[in-house]
Parts: sequence; structure tokens; C-alpha cells
Amino acid sequence: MSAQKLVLSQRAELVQALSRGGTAEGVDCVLDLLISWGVLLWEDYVCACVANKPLSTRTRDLLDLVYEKGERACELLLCAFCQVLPEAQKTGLEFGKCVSVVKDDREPSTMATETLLCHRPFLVSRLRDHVDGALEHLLGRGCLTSADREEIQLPVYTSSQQARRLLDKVRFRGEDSAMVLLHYLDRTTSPPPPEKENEQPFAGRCWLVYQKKLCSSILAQCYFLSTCGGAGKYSLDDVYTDGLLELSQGCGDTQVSLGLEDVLGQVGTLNEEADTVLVSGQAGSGKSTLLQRLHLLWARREALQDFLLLFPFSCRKLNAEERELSLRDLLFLHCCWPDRDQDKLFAFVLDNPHLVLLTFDGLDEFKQSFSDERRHCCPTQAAPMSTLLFNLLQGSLMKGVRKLVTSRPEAAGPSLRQYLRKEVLLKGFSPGGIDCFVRKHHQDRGVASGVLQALQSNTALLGLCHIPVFCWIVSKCYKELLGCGKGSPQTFTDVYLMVLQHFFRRKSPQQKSLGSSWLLEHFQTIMHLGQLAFEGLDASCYIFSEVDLQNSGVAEEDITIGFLIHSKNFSSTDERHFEFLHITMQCFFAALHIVLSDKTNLNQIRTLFQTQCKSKGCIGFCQPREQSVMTTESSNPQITAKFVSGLLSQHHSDLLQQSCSATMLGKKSKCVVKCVSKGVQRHFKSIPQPVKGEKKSMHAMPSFVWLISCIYEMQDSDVAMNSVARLEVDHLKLTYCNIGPVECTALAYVLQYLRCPVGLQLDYNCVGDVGVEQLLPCLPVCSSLYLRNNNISDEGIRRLIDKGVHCESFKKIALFSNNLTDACTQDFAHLLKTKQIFLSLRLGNNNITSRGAEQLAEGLRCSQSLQYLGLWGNKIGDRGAEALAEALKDNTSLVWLSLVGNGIGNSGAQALAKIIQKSKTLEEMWLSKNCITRVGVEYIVKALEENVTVKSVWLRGNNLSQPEVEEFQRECRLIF
Ligand SMILES: Nc1ncnc2c1ncn2[C@@H]1O[C@H](COP(=O)(O)OP(=O)(O)OP(=O)(O)O)[C@@H](O)[C@H]1O
Repeated sequence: MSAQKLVLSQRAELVQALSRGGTAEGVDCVLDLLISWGVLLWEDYVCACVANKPLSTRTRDLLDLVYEKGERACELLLCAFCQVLPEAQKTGLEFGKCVSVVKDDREPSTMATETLLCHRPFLVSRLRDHVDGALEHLLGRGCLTSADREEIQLPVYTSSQQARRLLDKVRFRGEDSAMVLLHYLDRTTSPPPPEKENEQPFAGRCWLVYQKKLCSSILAQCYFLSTCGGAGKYSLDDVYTDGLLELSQGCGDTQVSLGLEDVLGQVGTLNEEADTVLVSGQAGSGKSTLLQRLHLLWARREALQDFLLLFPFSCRKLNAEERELSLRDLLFLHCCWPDRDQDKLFAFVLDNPHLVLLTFDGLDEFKQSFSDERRHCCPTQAAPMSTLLFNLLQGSLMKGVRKLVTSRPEAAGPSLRQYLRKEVLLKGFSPGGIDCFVRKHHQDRGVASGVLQALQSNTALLGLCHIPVFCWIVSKCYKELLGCGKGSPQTFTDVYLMVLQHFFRRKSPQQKSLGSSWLLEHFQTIMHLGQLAFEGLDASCYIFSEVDLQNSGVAEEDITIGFLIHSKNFSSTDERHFEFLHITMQCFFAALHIVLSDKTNLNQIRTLFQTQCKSKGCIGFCQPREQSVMTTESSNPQITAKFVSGLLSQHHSDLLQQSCSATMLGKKSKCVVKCVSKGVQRHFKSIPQPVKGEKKSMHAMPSFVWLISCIYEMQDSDVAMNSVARLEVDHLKLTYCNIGPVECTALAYVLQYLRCPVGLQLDYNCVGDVGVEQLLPCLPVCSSLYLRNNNISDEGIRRLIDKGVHCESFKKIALFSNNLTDACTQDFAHLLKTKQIFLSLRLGNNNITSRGAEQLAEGLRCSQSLQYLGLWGNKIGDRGAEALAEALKDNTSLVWLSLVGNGIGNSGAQALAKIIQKSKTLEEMWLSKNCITRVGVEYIVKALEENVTVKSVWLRGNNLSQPEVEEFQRECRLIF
């Protein structure tokens, strides 16, 4: 009998057999088989899966569907039944000859999404015991969202059903997500690969042996935090605190904060073809520590388990490699030597690039700047280190191997950026992170609270602590901090002088406090270390041999003070090597050398302050230098210059004058003031003349912020005042300049002396609440303040408005995309009531609900000046719209109102129509992306009939049919 006939004649029995037991598992398994064999198309499958039909109906529908598809389909259907039904239920049923016909005659697919479909039954059975783990894994890599997870994990689903839903979701997410899942299943559920006969046990075991060796070498290197080299070691586990990680501009939603695993996950991928991920952040923001944490987690198998092998590199160490090496040498000589089977291991790496991760810490420290001029693709051919590194990063060498690079932002220019898969910004600690770090650092709760209190009472220092290296110094020098009373540190230089005192005091514990002449007492040590640091920076050298130390006069007792630590990067050689505790410490010693040495001439200082103008060049004092070890990295000279400014300030003159002549210091100080003022003037001169009718606007460069920071370090109000006295600008734009609380302190310190009010645009930085507080001194000279996307919360707004209501010129504020809630709307209401000159309030894309709108309405009712009100992307709903409308019904100033995307329906529209009806000033009302229907629009149309000022009412994306839209278009002021 034909298969079709068998299906027809056994219809009742087949239905009964599959529905017996009342669970859908049987039908689902048959469906899995049919879709994997291609009998059912996806659309068929979706129809057959409708869950709310009785089981017997689903089975009948399935039989009918397949019957329609003909003889071959029926053969396979019977075959599926035969595979799925337990033996006991097969009795009396006939499956025909089809039992043996199933053989996948399709080409094996190379697409992961196809694989999910073709091997569905097998994958369901493997996945069902690992759904939770797989979900975590996929979530961590940005392949699924938490909403997806909730949907899949609904308790009504059995684990097999969850597995199916998971497969479907992942398949629709595309190829990369499907790959991630397949890898995960391979790793989690597969037995070790079988070894071929007569073959050396390699694939199954050899890389495992090497992996083990790699892990233990990484564990040994990463266990302790690197800056704590000397006494009092902290394990990374004890002190590691999550920093703020965000996608860089262009990589997606920059506001989303990322987790550690997201760094290498799918989220934010800009270029699918590229393999290099960049983590960038300013000095001391924690890039090396983050990498160290990732290495540790990988070695402990707690993260990045998609990668079987991880090769960590330090660019600082690669600098010292003068030989030409092949890729193979690079991997094995610089990371971990395989005790055997090097050839096979290297072959494994080449064959499985997707299972290998290379990390490069501190690209900014690499001697040469990135260039893609010299191609090198052969993994066995030797080449200079720079060629190897740059070709790896570009992907010409070992395409497919994932590379993770850390760097200060300045060193990653456009030529490198074109090869990036994505860029992640490390923005230091959040306020909560500072708290957490200090508590982790001090087991003694009393001390921790003391330190935190000291920070709260000195917001300039609190601002500095957003940069982890400062947080570390402050925690380390807590005794000095708690003992310094009112003179607590304000500037970079103050903090580093504090750390200097800390180490000298530690050296002589019998002395409770250092005398006022401590610098003089330790002058020789400072000068020796200063020379070492200075010459090192000039040559981009951060690791020092004993010969280097001798040449600079650094003696054993200078080493024991603790500023230098053993370099673990060079642990393989017999000779001892050293590096400064942190590179910023090297910059500080270099600055001390510049300031205190009578050999420094003023030209050298001028050169230092011109570093931002050079495309290449480090400090450049010792030029010409033959093998000039230049780098594009200008941030170390800039940090050094900042310290030089601070050390030469009036503030520290008493301390410094003990060890060198006041005349010399005076000359150097004047020279610095001149350099900085000139630098600022150069920026002003670059401002183009405004186009007629437009404001004079200056788009500042990051080096402008650096110059401002140098002025702040000097703590001299006259210098600050003179430097901006001649600035004539209406609008100062500092978007995407990586401005955090520290930079806000400096900006406010200087900009408060501007003669005329400016619009200060700080969009897309990381100002935060602490930064807002730091900006307050310059609020009186701000006519408008733009703070889009800056992590500001209600608390920051409260402080801002407290001050803002007293600032005469302050008239506009834009706060799109921050963390504002209803808790700040009362403050805005107060602002609107109090300041009858306030013009513009933009609060789009925050979390304001109807309650917030009601509170805001209280202020709007009293405002006779507000012209622009923007609330798009909040959740004020009808109630909120009604409250606003009621408050604005007699308003005589509002020109522009945006309530786009606020869940407003017809009653809200009816209320808002009353504003239109009465207003004689309103020109534009934005109501797109709400849920207004025909009824609501009719109110608006009617209101428009009585209004002559309104030019447009935007209604795109509401609940209107096409014919309704066409009908309403007779009112040309409605825009759909
Ligand atoms: N996430 C963190 N948790 C705890 N401490 C941290 C963290 N990040 C940084 N630190 C502290 O700050 C110090 C400096 O951090 P790190 O060297 O990682 O910064 P970096 O961004 O690599 O600096 P640079 O660009 O100057 O090399 C660390 O040695 C450590 O003491």
C-alpha cells in the first residue's frame, strides 16, 4: 500500500497513538523530524505548532498537511512516527517501507542557522538539559536579550519546549548567534573528539595539555594586582571592582553599560569582518586591570570559554624585542613555551583561528605608531615586531583570530580604527564603584567610612577618584589623607605629592609625620628616580635594566622605597628589571626632574607644552635621536606637563624652594604660564568667524581640555582669568571629549572667568552627578547648558537647580538621555516658577511619568517665559498630557512642545487641543509615536480651525488607517 493510503487508512490510530499520554512532546518530536528533513517549510511548522489547539486536532491537522504534500512526504511522516512512538504504541500500526528510507541527501550545510534546522531533533535532545546555561551564555554575548530569556523560560514550557524556543530565537538572530550556540553545545555537551587510529594523541589531548600550561602561567601572573608589587599584596579577586564600560560612538547605543563578557561579545559590533576589539580609556582608568581580570577568569574557566587558547601580550614587553620573529615564535616565545608537539599545536592554532584569543595590553606604549603599509600574511615567515603586531591587528595575519587590545584613546588613530570590530570605552569607576573599591581596600569599616567621608567633603578629590588609579592612591595614602585636614588634595599634583610623602614615611616608620623639609631630605632619591623616569619617557621606555638604574644613579636604597617594582614582564631573564608602580608615577617623577633640575632649560619646557601640536613625538628633549623611538602617544607628555604646571604653582613653592633656587623656579613658572596661555589663545584664534545670523561657536579639541587642566593644576585665579579674558564666543562645544568629573572641576575653575555668558555644550561625556556639582562655579556664565547622555540623575539636578535659580544668565538646559525620574520634576517646577526668564527645558528620553508631568505642570502654570519644552520618549501618558495642557491653557510664551512617544491617547489629545485652540504663540506641537486615533485627531483639527499661529502638528506613527490619514491631510498643518 502506498504511504499516502497508509496515512489515510490509519488516520484514527495515528492520531490516538500520538495524543495518548496527553503531552505534546510526541507531536513536537515528529514536527522536529519533519522540519529537519525538509518535509515541512517553516511556515508549515509555525501553523502546526499553534499550541492552544487540542492535541488530537494538532495531530489531525498535521496529517492533513503532510498528506497534501504527496507520497514522499507521507513516507517520511510514517518514518517520523515510527521513530518517535514508543514500541508499545506501535502495535497494530503499519509504517510501510519507509522505515529505512530516511537518509539526509542534502548537501551538508556550512551555515550555522541551517544547521540548527537540519539537526533540530538532535540539538533539542542535547540542549534540553542545558537551557539555562545556554541562555546565560547567549545573553552574555549579546545574542539574546533578557526579555527573550524570560519568554523562553516561561514555566509553562517543558525543558524540550524551552530548547525548541531557544533554537528558534537564536536562528532568527542570525548566523553569529547560531555559531555561538553551536560552539556552546559543542563545548558543554560533546564528548572529547575521537582520535584517529595510529595518530599521536593530539587533537583530543595535546592542546589540552598546552591549555593547562597556559592557564597556570596566566593564573600565576594575574593573581595579584600589578600596582601592589611591593608589600601588602592584594589579590585581584579581593579588590577588583567593575568599571564603567560603554560602547564608543558609532558602535550602537553608547548609553548601554556593558559587562565584562560583552567586551568580546556581539553587542556593538561595527564591522563583522574585523577581528580586533579595542578597549580605550585614559591613563589609570583600569585598562590593564580589566585585561588582567579577563585573563584570570579565562584561566579559571569562568569566562571567554569560546576560546580554547588565550595568548596575552604586553606591548611594553614587545618593545624590547629586537629580533625578527615569525608568528609561531611570537606565540610560543613571548607567551608560553609548549613542552612538546609545537608543530601540531601551531597547526591547531592555524586551523582553528576562531578558538584563539590574543590580547595586547597598552598599544599606546608600543614604540611605533600603527601603520598598515607593510603587508605580512605568512605565519611562518619572520618579520619585525611592529609588522607582526600591525598585521595581526589588521587581520592580514591569522584572519579569524580574535584580538583584544587596550590603549589610551590618543594612540588609536583613524588608520587603526578602520580595522576594528568594535570599540569599548572604559570610563573608570561610577560613584558606587568608588564606594565599593574603598570598602574592598579597607577591611576595617571605620577606616573605609573615614576615607569615604573625606572624599564626600572634598568633591574635587572625589572627582579624581572616578579614575581608579587615584582611587587606589587615596586608599593607600589614607593616613595622610585623614590627617591633612583642610589642606586635603585638590589637584593631580597634590595627590601625587601625597603618595610621595606616604612612601617616604613608610621608609622611616619611627617618624610619625614627615617634617616640612621632607622633600629636601629625600632630594637625591627624587632626582635619581626623576632622571630615570624622564629619560625613560623621552625614549618611550617603561622597563629599566639595572644598568639603566645605575646610569641614573638609582641605588638599592632608592629601590626599596617602593616607587619601582620588579617587572614581571621580564621574569624570564636572569637580570632584574624594574618599572614604576604606574606609568603616571613615572610621569610625576619626570615632572619633578624637569622642575627641580638646574639642567632643564626653558626651551625644554616649551617643547613639552607643544606636544599636542606634533603628530609624532614624545617629550622630545633629547632629540635628535637616531633610532628615534617615537610614538603618536601624546598623553604621557601631557600628563607630565600637567604635573609640571602643578609643581610650579605658588601653592607648592615653599616646599620646592627648599631644594632649588626661587629665581629658577620663578622663571620656569613664568614660562609655563606663557606656554599655557599661548596654547589657549591658539585655540581661540582657530574659531571661525560666524556665518551671518549664527552664533560664534568654538568646537574645542581634547587638547583644549588638557590646557585648561594645566591651568587648574596651577591653582592661580589670575592665570585662569587672564587665559580666558579675551575669549569671545557664544557657544563652546565640548562634545565627545571624554569629560568626567575631574575635567569638569578644571573647566569650571577657568570658565567662571569668562566675560560674557556662553552656551556650554557637554553632550556625550561622562559628567555624572559629581561632575555636575563640579560645574556649578561656572554656572553664572552659562546661558545654556547641554548635557545629553551624561549619566546624570535626580540628585545632580537638585544641586544644579539650587544654584541655577540664582544665576541670571542661565536660560536653557538640555538633558536628553540621562537617568532622570519624577523625583526631579519638582525641582524643574521650582526653576520655572522662580526664573521668569527661563526659555528652554528639554528632558527627552528619561523616565518621567504622568506623576512627573503633573509636578512639572505646577511650574509651567507660573512660567511666562518658557518657549521650548521637550519631553519626547518619556511616559507621561494621557494623565500627564492633561496635566500639562491644563497648566498651559493660558500660557503666552510657549512656541514649541514635544511629547513624541509618550503613550498619549485621545483624552490626552483632546486636552492638548485646548492649548492649540487658545495659544497665540505656539508654532509646533510634536505628537508623533503616540496612540491617538481618529477621535483624537478630530479634536486637534477643530482646534486648528481657531488658531493662526500653529505651523505644524506632527502626528506620524499614531493609530490611524491610511484612508484616515488621507482624509485628515486636508488640514495641511497636520503632518503624518
Ligand atoms: N577595576 C579595578 N578594580 C580595582 N582597582 C583598579 C581597577 N582598575 C584599576 N585599578 C587600580 O588602578 C591602577 C591603575 O590601573 P591600570 O594600570 O589598569 O590603568 P590603565 O588604564 O591601564 O593605565 P595606563 O593607560 O596609564 O596604562 C591599578 O593598578 C589598580 O590599582
